Amino acid sequence: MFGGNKWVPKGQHCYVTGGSQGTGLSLALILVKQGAHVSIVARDANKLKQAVEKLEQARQNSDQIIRWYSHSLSTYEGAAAALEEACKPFGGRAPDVIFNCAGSSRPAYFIEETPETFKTGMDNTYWVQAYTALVASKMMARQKAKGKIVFVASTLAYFSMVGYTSYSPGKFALRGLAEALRSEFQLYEIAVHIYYPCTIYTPGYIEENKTKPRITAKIEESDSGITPEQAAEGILQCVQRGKFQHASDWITSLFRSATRGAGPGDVLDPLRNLASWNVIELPVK
Ligand SMILES: NC(=O)C1=CN([C@@H]2O[C@H](COP(=O)(O)OP(=O)(O)OC[C@H]3O[C@@H](n4cnc5c(N)ncnc54)[C@H](OP(=O)(O)O)[C@@H]3O)[C@@H](O)[C@H]2O)C=CC1
Ligand SMILES: CCCCCCCCCCCCCCCC(=O)[C@@H](N)CO
Repeated sequence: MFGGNKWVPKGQHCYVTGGSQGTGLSLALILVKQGAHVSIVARDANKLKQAVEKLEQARQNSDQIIRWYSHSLSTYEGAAAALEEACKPFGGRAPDVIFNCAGSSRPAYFIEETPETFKTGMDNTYWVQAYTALVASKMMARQKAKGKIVFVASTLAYFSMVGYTSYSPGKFALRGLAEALRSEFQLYEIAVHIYYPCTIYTPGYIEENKTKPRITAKIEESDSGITPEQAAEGILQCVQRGKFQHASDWITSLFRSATRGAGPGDVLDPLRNLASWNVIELPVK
Protein backbone atom coordinates (compact mmCIF):
# COMPACT_ATOMS: atom_id res chain seq x y z
CA MET A 1 0.00 0.00 0.00
CA PHE A 2 2.92 2.32 0.74
CA GLY A 3 4.86 1.47 -2.42
CA GLY A 4 6.96 -1.21 -0.72
CA ASN A 5 6.88 -3.60 -3.68
CA LYS A 6 8.09 -1.31 -6.42
CA TRP A 7 8.55 -3.23 -9.66
CA VAL A 8 12.21 -3.56 -10.65
CA PRO A 9 13.05 -4.10 -14.37
CA LYS A 10 16.40 -5.85 -13.74
CA GLY A 11 16.33 -9.43 -15.01
CA GLN A 12 12.73 -9.16 -16.23
CA HIS A 13 11.70 -9.94 -19.80
CA CYS A 14 10.01 -6.82 -21.16
CA TYR A 15 8.19 -7.16 -24.47
CA VAL A 16 7.87 -3.73 -26.07
CA THR A 17 5.72 -3.35 -29.17
CA GLY A 18 6.42 -0.27 -31.27
CA GLY A 19 9.93 -0.40 -29.84
CA SER A 20 11.71 0.67 -33.04
CA GLN A 21 11.14 4.40 -32.57
CA GLY A 22 9.40 7.12 -30.56
CA THR A 23 7.91 6.26 -27.18
CA GLY A 24 8.49 2.50 -27.46
CA LEU A 25 12.20 2.97 -28.20
CA SER A 26 12.62 5.45 -25.33
CA LEU A 27 10.94 2.97 -23.00
CA ALA A 28 13.10 0.10 -24.27
CA LEU A 29 16.21 2.20 -23.60
CA ILE A 30 15.20 2.94 -20.01
CA LEU A 31 14.48 -0.75 -19.43
CA VAL A 32 17.82 -1.87 -20.90
CA LYS A 33 19.65 0.70 -18.76
CA GLN A 34 17.94 -0.82 -15.73
CA GLY A 35 19.14 -4.31 -16.62
CA ALA A 36 16.02 -5.83 -18.22
CA HIS A 37 15.88 -8.31 -21.09
CA VAL A 38 14.10 -6.46 -23.88
CA SER A 39 12.31 -7.72 -27.01
CA ILE A 40 11.13 -5.07 -29.43
CA VAL A 41 8.53 -5.64 -32.15
CA ALA A 42 7.49 -3.52 -35.15
CA ARG A 43 7.18 -4.04 -38.93
CA ASP A 44 10.17 -2.24 -40.49
CA ALA A 45 13.23 -4.49 -40.02
CA ASN A 46 15.76 -1.75 -40.81
CA LYS A 47 14.41 0.54 -38.12
CA LEU A 48 14.35 -2.38 -35.69
CA LYS A 49 18.01 -3.20 -36.38
CA GLN A 50 19.03 0.40 -35.82
CA ALA A 51 17.04 0.52 -32.60
CA VAL A 52 18.72 -2.64 -31.30
CA GLU A 53 22.12 -1.08 -32.02
CA LYS A 54 21.16 1.80 -29.72
CA LEU A 55 19.87 -0.59 -27.09
CA GLU A 56 23.07 -2.65 -27.27
CA GLN A 57 25.07 0.46 -26.40
CA ALA A 58 23.04 0.81 -23.20
CA ARG A 59 23.48 -2.83 -22.17
CA GLN A 60 24.44 -3.21 -18.47
CA ASN A 61 25.65 -6.81 -18.50
CA SER A 62 26.43 -9.62 -20.93
CA ASP A 63 23.46 -11.74 -19.77
CA GLN A 64 20.84 -9.32 -21.02
CA ILE A 65 18.87 -10.69 -23.99
CA ILE A 66 18.09 -7.86 -26.41
CA ARG A 67 16.31 -8.89 -29.63
CA TRP A 68 14.08 -7.54 -32.38
CA TYR A 69 11.16 -9.19 -34.20
CA SER A 70 9.52 -7.94 -37.37
CA HIS A 71 5.78 -8.59 -37.57
CA SER A 72 2.60 -6.71 -38.22
CA LEU A 73 0.75 -6.75 -34.91
CA SER A 74 -2.63 -5.75 -36.31
CA THR A 75 -3.46 -9.37 -37.13
CA TYR A 76 -3.81 -12.19 -34.59
CA GLU A 77 -1.37 -14.33 -36.60
CA GLY A 78 1.28 -11.59 -36.54
CA ALA A 79 0.80 -10.92 -32.84
CA ALA A 80 0.98 -14.66 -32.03
CA ALA A 81 4.09 -15.28 -34.18
CA ALA A 82 5.93 -12.30 -32.68
CA LEU A 83 5.25 -13.35 -29.10
CA GLU A 84 6.13 -16.99 -29.72
CA GLU A 85 9.48 -16.06 -31.31
CA ALA A 86 10.31 -13.60 -28.54
CA CYS A 87 9.70 -16.23 -25.85
CA LYS A 88 12.01 -18.84 -27.43
CA PRO A 89 15.23 -17.49 -25.84
CA PHE A 90 13.39 -17.79 -22.49
CA GLY A 91 12.46 -21.43 -22.96
CA GLY A 92 8.96 -20.44 -24.06
CA ARG A 93 8.21 -18.61 -20.79
CA ALA A 94 5.79 -15.67 -21.10
CA PRO A 95 7.31 -12.17 -20.81
CA ASP A 96 7.07 -10.58 -17.37
CA VAL A 97 5.62 -7.38 -18.82
CA ILE A 98 3.91 -6.64 -22.12
CA PHE A 99 4.25 -2.96 -23.06
CA ASN A 100 1.83 -2.25 -25.91
CA CYS A 101 3.28 0.94 -27.42
CA ALA A 102 2.57 0.21 -31.11
CA GLY A 103 0.05 2.42 -32.84
CA SER A 104 -0.33 5.22 -35.31
CA SER A 105 -2.66 7.98 -36.35
CA ARG A 106 -3.65 9.50 -39.69
CA PRO A 107 -5.89 12.47 -38.95
CA ALA A 108 -8.39 13.55 -41.64
CA TYR A 109 -11.88 14.93 -42.05
CA PHE A 110 -14.42 12.13 -41.76
CA ILE A 111 -15.87 12.62 -45.23
CA GLU A 112 -12.39 12.05 -46.69
CA GLU A 113 -12.15 8.59 -45.13
CA THR A 114 -12.64 5.51 -47.31
CA PRO A 115 -13.72 2.10 -45.99
CA GLU A 116 -10.02 1.10 -46.18
CA THR A 117 -8.53 4.09 -44.34
CA PHE A 118 -11.33 3.97 -41.79
CA LYS A 119 -10.65 0.30 -41.07
CA THR A 120 -6.87 0.82 -41.01
CA GLY A 121 -7.46 3.41 -38.30
CA MET A 122 -9.02 0.75 -36.06
CA ASP A 123 -6.25 -1.74 -36.93
CA ASN A 124 -3.54 0.70 -35.88
CA THR A 125 -5.14 1.77 -32.64
CA TYR A 126 -7.20 -1.11 -31.24
CA TRP A 127 -6.21 -4.40 -32.88
CA VAL A 128 -2.48 -3.56 -32.88
CA GLN A 129 -2.61 -3.74 -29.06
CA ALA A 130 -5.67 -5.95 -28.40
CA TYR A 131 -4.39 -9.06 -30.24
CA THR A 132 -1.09 -8.94 -28.34
CA ALA A 133 -3.05 -8.74 -25.08
CA LEU A 134 -5.10 -11.76 -26.17
CA VAL A 135 -2.16 -14.01 -27.10
CA ALA A 136 -0.08 -12.88 -24.12
CA SER A 137 -2.81 -13.42 -21.56
CA LYS A 138 -3.62 -16.91 -22.90
CA MET A 139 0.07 -17.74 -22.49
CA MET A 140 0.31 -16.21 -19.00
CA ALA A 141 -2.84 -17.98 -17.79
CA ARG A 142 -1.67 -21.33 -19.23
CA GLN A 143 1.71 -20.96 -17.52
CA LYS A 144 0.17 -19.52 -14.32
CA ALA A 145 2.55 -16.58 -14.79
CA LYS A 146 1.66 -13.41 -12.85
CA GLY A 147 2.52 -11.04 -15.66
CA LYS A 148 1.61 -7.46 -16.43
CA ILE A 149 -0.07 -6.03 -19.52
CA VAL A 150 0.23 -2.32 -20.27
CA PHE A 151 -1.72 -0.42 -22.93
CA VAL A 152 -0.85 2.98 -24.38
CA ALA A 153 -4.00 4.92 -25.26
CA SER A 154 -4.17 8.74 -25.64
CA THR A 155 -5.91 11.83 -24.28
CA LEU A 156 -8.15 11.05 -27.26
CA ALA A 157 -9.37 7.92 -25.46
CA TYR A 158 -11.15 10.22 -22.97
CA PHE A 159 -12.61 12.74 -25.40
CA SER A 160 -12.57 13.29 -29.15
CA MET A 161 -12.70 16.08 -31.69
CA VAL A 162 -12.54 17.03 -35.37
CA GLY A 163 -9.93 15.08 -37.36
CA TYR A 164 -9.75 11.97 -35.20
CA THR A 165 -12.66 9.82 -36.42
CA SER A 166 -10.34 7.00 -37.52
CA TYR A 167 -8.17 7.17 -34.39
CA SER A 168 -10.01 7.96 -31.21
CA PRO A 169 -12.70 5.22 -31.51
CA GLY A 170 -9.91 2.61 -31.36
CA LYS A 171 -8.29 4.36 -28.40
CA PHE A 172 -11.69 4.55 -26.62
CA ALA A 173 -11.99 0.81 -27.31
CA LEU A 174 -8.64 0.18 -25.63
CA ARG A 175 -10.02 1.84 -22.54
CA GLY A 176 -13.04 -0.49 -22.60
CA LEU A 177 -10.77 -3.49 -22.99
CA ALA A 178 -8.44 -2.40 -20.18
CA GLU A 179 -11.32 -1.79 -17.75
CA ALA A 180 -12.81 -5.22 -18.49
CA LEU A 181 -9.44 -6.95 -18.19
CA ARG A 182 -8.60 -5.19 -14.94
CA SER A 183 -11.70 -6.80 -13.49
CA GLU A 184 -11.37 -10.21 -15.18
CA PHE A 185 -7.64 -10.73 -14.70
CA GLN A 186 -7.94 -10.71 -10.93
CA LEU A 187 -8.73 -14.38 -11.65
CA TYR A 188 -5.15 -14.93 -12.82
CA GLU A 189 -3.30 -12.19 -10.94
CA ILE A 190 -2.32 -10.54 -14.22
CA ALA A 191 -1.97 -6.79 -13.64
CA VAL A 192 -3.46 -4.42 -16.22
CA HIS A 193 -2.38 -0.80 -16.74
CA ILE A 194 -3.31 1.88 -19.25
CA TYR A 195 -1.41 5.09 -19.93
CA TYR A 196 -3.05 8.11 -21.56
CA PRO A 197 -0.44 10.38 -23.18
CA CYS A 198 -1.04 13.83 -24.61
CA THR A 199 0.95 14.95 -27.69
CA ILE A 200 4.37 13.26 -27.81
CA TYR A 201 7.06 14.67 -30.09
CA THR A 202 7.97 11.50 -32.01
CA PRO A 203 8.54 10.45 -35.64
CA GLY A 204 4.89 9.30 -35.64
CA TYR A 205 3.78 12.80 -34.63
CA ILE A 206 5.73 14.36 -37.53
CA GLU A 207 4.07 11.85 -39.86
CA GLU A 208 0.50 12.48 -38.64
CA ASN A 209 0.97 16.23 -39.00
CA LYS A 210 1.28 15.76 -42.78
CA THR A 211 -2.45 15.01 -43.06
CA LYS A 212 -3.75 16.78 -39.95
CA PRO A 213 -6.57 19.26 -40.70
CA ARG A 214 -5.50 22.79 -39.72
CA ILE A 215 -8.35 23.17 -37.28
CA THR A 216 -7.22 20.01 -35.46
CA ALA A 217 -3.66 21.34 -35.19
CA LYS A 218 -5.04 24.66 -33.93
CA ILE A 219 -7.06 23.06 -31.14
CA GLU A 220 -4.05 20.95 -30.16
CA GLU A 221 -2.01 24.09 -29.51
CA SER A 222 -3.58 24.11 -26.00
CA ASP A 223 -1.54 20.99 -25.29
CA SER A 224 2.15 21.72 -24.79
CA GLY A 225 3.17 18.11 -25.39
CA ILE A 226 5.86 15.89 -23.90
CA THR A 227 9.04 14.17 -25.08
CA PRO A 228 9.12 10.43 -25.81
CA GLU A 229 11.33 10.07 -22.71
CA GLN A 230 8.65 11.71 -20.55
CA ALA A 231 5.99 9.45 -22.07
CA ALA A 232 8.18 6.40 -21.40
CA GLU A 233 8.59 7.52 -17.75
CA GLY A 234 4.81 7.87 -17.55
CA ILE A 235 4.31 4.31 -18.79
CA LEU A 236 6.85 3.05 -16.29
CA GLN A 237 5.15 4.95 -13.47
CA CYS A 238 1.90 3.06 -14.19
CA VAL A 239 3.69 -0.18 -13.42
CA GLN A 240 5.94 1.04 -10.62
CA ARG A 241 3.22 2.90 -8.74
CA GLY A 242 0.72 0.12 -9.45
CA LYS A 243 -1.65 2.62 -11.07
CA PHE A 244 -4.36 1.20 -13.30
CA GLN A 245 -4.66 4.42 -15.28
CA HIS A 246 -2.25 7.29 -15.50
CA ALA A 247 -1.56 10.50 -17.44
CA SER A 248 1.42 12.87 -17.36
CA ASP A 249 -0.37 16.16 -18.05
CA TRP A 250 -3.15 18.16 -16.46
CA ILE A 251 -5.44 18.37 -19.52
CA THR A 252 -5.65 14.59 -19.77
CA SER A 253 -6.16 14.30 -16.01
CA LEU A 254 -9.02 16.76 -16.31
CA PHE A 255 -10.71 14.70 -19.02
CA ARG A 256 -10.07 11.49 -17.09
CA SER A 257 -11.63 12.73 -13.93
CA ALA A 258 -14.63 14.14 -15.82
CA THR A 259 -15.27 10.82 -17.63
CA ARG A 260 -14.03 8.46 -15.02
CA GLY A 261 -15.48 5.07 -16.03
CA ALA A 262 -14.77 2.07 -13.80
CA GLY A 263 -11.17 2.88 -12.93
CA PRO A 264 -10.14 4.22 -9.52
CA GLY A 265 -9.94 7.99 -9.20
CA ASP A 266 -7.74 10.11 -6.99
CA VAL A 267 -8.30 12.68 -4.28
CA LEU A 268 -7.97 15.64 -6.66
CA ASP A 269 -10.84 14.45 -8.88
CA PRO A 270 -13.56 16.51 -7.16
CA LEU A 271 -11.45 19.65 -7.66
CA ARG A 272 -10.74 18.79 -11.28
CA ASN A 273 -14.43 18.17 -11.86
CA LEU A 274 -15.26 21.60 -10.50
CA ALA A 275 -12.61 23.15 -12.75
CA SER A 276 -13.71 21.28 -15.87
CA TRP A 277 -17.47 21.56 -15.35
CA ASN A 278 -17.87 24.35 -17.91
CA VAL A 279 -14.59 24.44 -19.85
CA ILE A 280 -14.63 20.85 -20.95
CA GLU A 281 -17.01 21.65 -23.79
CA LEU A 282 -14.64 24.23 -25.29
CA PRO A 283 -13.29 22.12 -28.13
CA VAL A 284 -16.73 21.31 -29.48
CA LYS A 285 -18.32 24.75 -29.36
N1 LIG B 1 2.84 10.89 -30.75
C1 LIG B 1 1.73 11.32 -30.17
O1 LIG B 1 1.42 12.53 -30.20
C2 LIG B 1 0.84 10.39 -29.42
C3 LIG B 1 0.96 9.01 -29.54
N2 LIG B 1 0.12 8.21 -28.80
C4 LIG B 1 0.25 6.75 -28.89
O2 LIG B 1 1.48 6.37 -28.31
C5 LIG B 1 2.01 5.22 -28.94
C6 LIG B 1 3.41 5.51 -29.43
O3 LIG B 1 3.34 6.57 -30.34
P1 LIG B 1 4.66 7.26 -30.92
O4 LIG B 1 5.72 7.20 -29.93
O5 LIG B 1 4.25 8.54 -31.55
O6 LIG B 1 5.05 6.19 -32.05
P2 LIG B 1 5.66 6.32 -33.49
O7 LIG B 1 4.56 6.55 -34.47
O8 LIG B 1 6.83 7.21 -33.53
O9 LIG B 1 6.12 4.77 -33.65
C7 LIG B 1 5.16 3.78 -33.72
C8 LIG B 1 5.79 2.44 -33.47
O10 LIG B 1 4.81 1.41 -33.60
C9 LIG B 1 5.16 0.51 -34.65
N3 LIG B 1 3.94 0.08 -35.31
C10 LIG B 1 2.94 0.86 -35.79
N4 LIG B 1 1.99 0.10 -36.35
C11 LIG B 1 2.38 -1.19 -36.20
C12 LIG B 1 1.82 -2.44 -36.58
N5 LIG B 1 0.66 -2.51 -37.25
N6 LIG B 1 2.48 -3.57 -36.26
C13 LIG B 1 3.66 -3.51 -35.59
N7 LIG B 1 4.23 -2.36 -35.22
C14 LIG B 1 3.61 -1.22 -35.52
C15 LIG B 1 6.08 1.36 -35.55
O11 LIG B 1 6.95 0.61 -36.37
P3 LIG B 1 6.58 0.17 -37.89
O12 LIG B 1 5.86 1.31 -38.53
O13 LIG B 1 7.89 -0.18 -38.51
O14 LIG B 1 5.69 -1.03 -37.73
C16 LIG B 1 6.87 2.10 -34.50
O15 LIG B 1 7.82 1.27 -33.89
C17 LIG B 1 1.01 4.88 -30.06
O16 LIG B 1 0.13 3.89 -29.60
C18 LIG B 1 0.28 6.19 -30.29
O17 LIG B 1 -1.01 6.00 -30.80
C19 LIG B 1 -0.82 8.70 -27.97
C20 LIG B 1 -0.96 10.05 -27.81
C21 LIG B 1 -0.17 10.99 -28.55
C1 LIG C 1 -9.45 23.62 -19.93
C2 LIG C 1 -9.47 22.47 -20.85
C3 LIG C 1 -9.20 22.88 -22.25
C4 LIG C 1 -9.14 21.69 -23.16
C5 LIG C 1 -8.81 22.13 -24.53
C6 LIG C 1 -8.64 20.98 -25.47
C7 LIG C 1 -7.24 20.57 -25.60
C8 LIG C 1 -7.05 19.62 -26.70
C9 LIG C 1 -5.82 18.84 -26.46
C10 LIG C 1 -5.68 17.74 -27.47
C11 LIG C 1 -4.65 16.84 -27.06
C12 LIG C 1 -4.51 15.65 -27.99
C13 LIG C 1 -3.47 14.75 -27.41
C14 LIG C 1 -3.41 13.39 -28.02
C15 LIG C 1 -2.89 13.40 -29.42
C16 LIG C 1 -2.84 12.09 -30.06
O1 LIG C 1 -3.20 11.06 -29.57
C17 LIG C 1 -2.39 12.20 -31.45
N1 LIG C 1 -1.20 12.99 -31.56
C18 LIG C 1 -2.26 10.90 -32.12
O2 LIG C 1 -0.98 10.36 -32.13
